[in-house]
Amino acid sequence: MVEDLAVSFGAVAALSEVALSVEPGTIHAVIGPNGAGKSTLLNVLSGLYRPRRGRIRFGDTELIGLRPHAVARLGIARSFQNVALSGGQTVRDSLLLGCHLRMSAGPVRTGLRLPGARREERRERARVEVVAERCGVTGLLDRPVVQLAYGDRKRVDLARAMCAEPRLLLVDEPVAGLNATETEAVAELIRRLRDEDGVTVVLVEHDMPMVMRLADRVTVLDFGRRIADGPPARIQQDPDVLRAYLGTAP
Ligand SMILES: Nc1ncnc2c1ncn2[C@@H]1O[C@H](COP(=O)(O)OP(=O)(O)OP(=O)(O)O)[C@@H](O)[C@H]1O
Repeated sequence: MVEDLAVSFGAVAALSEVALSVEPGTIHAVIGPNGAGKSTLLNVLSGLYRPRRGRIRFGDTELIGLRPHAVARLGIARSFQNVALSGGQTVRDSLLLGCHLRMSAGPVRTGLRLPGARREERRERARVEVVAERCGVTGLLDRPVVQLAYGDRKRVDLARAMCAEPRLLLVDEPVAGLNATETEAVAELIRRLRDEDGVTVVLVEHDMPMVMRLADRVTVLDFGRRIADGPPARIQQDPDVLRAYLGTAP
């Protein structure tokens, strides 16, 4: 799916010759030490950064050159490392915004409140209820986002991404800062998205036990290069990976 990707910021090569193939319907983790290029990879996949070289195929579509909204319309959604849910709105507003990413009625139709747009809005409101239930945030729907605990915000952000009905979900550090119980709840949710909704997940995460339990396949980056790729059991034994994490000299 991703071939020979290269991204640089001035003299910093954030990604070089990175390749990975994500099987549909799997959880594919991307791990690596700080600054390895994981978030950069997600930013390229979601159309925020345009790489210097490389190819990214999603089905039959080349993603490079597409703007983020065009990528979203193809069925690729992402959740964020630093939850950027805006202040005064309620959880329900935030989730409705997530639905809008795939909305077919344009602002004119919605503004004029034509029948098609009203139907669409009813459909979106129903979808918000279903996703909220699935993500365990139904009780939070009418709360302002600013009042939420950090762990709840993470789940709401995941729910917001799911409202767009993605085929591919890009998840950036979903359990950073969560306690063990909250981590298990998020892990279980991601597992169900794969198993019950057939969503393909690319997961960037530092929590190794979670990654090893959850992922079908793991790609390891270090200094912007791919140093290993394979099933979790093999990755855990890989000498290059151990070196990268332990920081010992080769
Ligand atoms: N917008 C940017 N401008 C300049 N340099 C950047 C930018 N984004 C990332 N970098 C640099 O690119 C490299 C890869 O960063 P990236 O954030 O992708 O790493 P990461 O693996 O996600 O790290 P972390 O685990 O700490 O989130 C780093 O050297 C970083 O400083």
